[in-house]
Amino acid sequence: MGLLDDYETEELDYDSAPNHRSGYVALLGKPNVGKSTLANQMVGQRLSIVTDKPQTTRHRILCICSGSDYQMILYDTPGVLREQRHKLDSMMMQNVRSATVNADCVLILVDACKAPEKIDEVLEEGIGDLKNKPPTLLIMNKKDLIKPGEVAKKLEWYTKFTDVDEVIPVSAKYGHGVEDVKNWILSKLPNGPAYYPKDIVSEHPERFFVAEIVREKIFLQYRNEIPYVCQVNVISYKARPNAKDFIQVEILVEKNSQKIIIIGKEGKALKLLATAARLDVENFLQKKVYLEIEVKVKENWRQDVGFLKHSGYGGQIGIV
Ligand SMILES: Nc1nc2c(ncn2[C@@H]2O[C@H](COP(=O)(O)OP(=O)(O)OP(=O)(O)O)[C@@H](O)[C@H]2O)c(=O)[nH]1
Repeated sequence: MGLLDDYETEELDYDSAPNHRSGYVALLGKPNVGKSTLANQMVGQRLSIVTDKPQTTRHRILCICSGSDYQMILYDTPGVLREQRHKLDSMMMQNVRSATVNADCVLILVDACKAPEKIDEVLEEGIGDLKNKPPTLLIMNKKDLIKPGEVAKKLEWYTKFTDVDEVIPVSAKYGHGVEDVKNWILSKLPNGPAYYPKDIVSEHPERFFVAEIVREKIFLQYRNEIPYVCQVNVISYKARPNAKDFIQVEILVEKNSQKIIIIGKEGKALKLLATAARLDVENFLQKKVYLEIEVKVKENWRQDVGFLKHSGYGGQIGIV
């Protein structure tokens, strides 16, 4: 699976070949444009959760894409929102900015199905200091959903009316154009060593991905506001060499009425959720687990800055 938990620090094998390239790449864009899908496609593994609902990604997710002579460290970020309704939204935007601070280049995704639009909002919210903007690639994603003639027209529009270095049409879902994106990134990365072992795909701990998988299942199973009022924490993770790992998860919601919906009549909805999450966690970790889920109410958690910081929002990585 390739997580850093599996490695001792002293085993890190820094590759100092003179032609080796490495660096940081930030993926930015409005909600639902396909950032997580592209990050997963580039790494060749599902690390970031993907759903058809906007604002699925809340953290800055580190995904590592390595080849024999390069290492790209990609940051998948939450969708850029100009209107921030909760402290959670503004701290998610801090997660976005923290991804671009040291980026060697930036990928801005737009949805090719939509009418072309200026990307100023994404640039301003995501990068801030536009005078020192790193090399920027605009990716017209979901090109599989429109006709080739339309792709060409929109490509022309974006090339003419946006302040980026290049525009590439892509279908992240089907992998079309992804090699072109990699080649563009490679042309922008400086010479440097590999920062992580080559078979590592992320530095987040296993518990981070467990929480994300549970959150994905909530997005898939519940409607309307419910996925957005849920915070998922892994409160205990006991790895057991000769038995199933034991994982306790809490889902926090803001009101008792939301808790009732999550649990469902006779606990049926929660059982369904726990089963779907367990199967996916087992698939991800490649081992059997016991997954226990409890639902609790924490009023207004989306406005509680101390709690949000503790839960890893606002620029920190991988703490849940
Ligand atoms: N047809 C098609 N669908 C895509 C493509 N890329 C992404 N999608 C779909 O678009 C939806 C959103 O994809 P995500 O990768 O979650 O988008 P995101 O930008 O990370 O979303 P946020 O979490 O809101 O920031 C999902 O239903 C994907 O399957 C593509 O190239 N073609």
